[in-house]
Amino acid sequence: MGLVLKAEKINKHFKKPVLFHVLRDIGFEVEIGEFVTIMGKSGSGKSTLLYILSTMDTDYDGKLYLNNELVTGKPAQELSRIRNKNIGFVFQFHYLLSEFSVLENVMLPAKKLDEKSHEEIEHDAIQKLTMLNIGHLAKKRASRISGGEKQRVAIARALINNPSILMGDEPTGNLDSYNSENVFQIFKQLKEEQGLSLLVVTHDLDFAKRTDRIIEMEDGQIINGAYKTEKQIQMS
Ligand SMILES: Nc1ncnc2c1ncn2[C@@H]1O[C@H](COP(=O)(O)OP(=O)(O)OP(=O)(O)O)[C@@H](O)[C@H]1O
Repeated sequence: MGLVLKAEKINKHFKKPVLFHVLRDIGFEVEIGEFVTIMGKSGSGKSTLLYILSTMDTDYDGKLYLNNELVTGKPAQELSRIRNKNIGFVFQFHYLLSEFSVLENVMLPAKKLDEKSHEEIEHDAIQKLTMLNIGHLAKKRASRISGGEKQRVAIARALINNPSILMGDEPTGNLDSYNSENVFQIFKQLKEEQGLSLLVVTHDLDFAKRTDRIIEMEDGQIINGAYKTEKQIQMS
């Protein structure tokens, strides 16, 4: 199996209010088609790491590879394009544009990429919404749908450019248990049916236990799970 993501010796400091070493020598890999979770106490550095891995934060030492390509050090415009094409992101809060329709929200990242016609993008967006069983919501205003539906729309939006990896920062953190399970099942289905790679920060042990691998963080370091074990390699 090839790698979708590789981090090498990632270090990060915050300089204010006092010098603080938030990430220390972070090294790990995610294989294509793996469903990996990152866990750790509050303040252990999970979100800080995810912002680096998603290429949104470029202020760090070390190297980050996406699909075997070194992305560290690329100019901002190129990085933005790489991110848009390769990474889907789902947050704890959906960040949908409430005045826009569900369909328009899902289409936005593809419009930004500007590689397909309006009709093609609309077709793709309807296909993603249908796949997530929310095709009937396409014309509704984003402000008019439920919390669980909003998170599914956010997932459809994250998938619109057919990314190679879907990243999530507490994607079930704001949902009740029914909708959390729904999101887990969608992620599992994306892995099993489409071979999508997933990397999710979560506090939910029940969610994490059912993924392929848990990466454990403590005080800015990975203390467990950075690489597949022999057993996991044999089982895959
Ligand atoms: N901009 C910043 N300046 C200074 N310190 C920061 C900054 N952002 C985060 N930190 C600190 O870095 C540490 C790691 O924060 P981070 O948000 O990555 O942790 P986390 O593991 O995601 O926590 P949580 O589970 O609560 O979301 C924390 O001690 C936090 O206070």
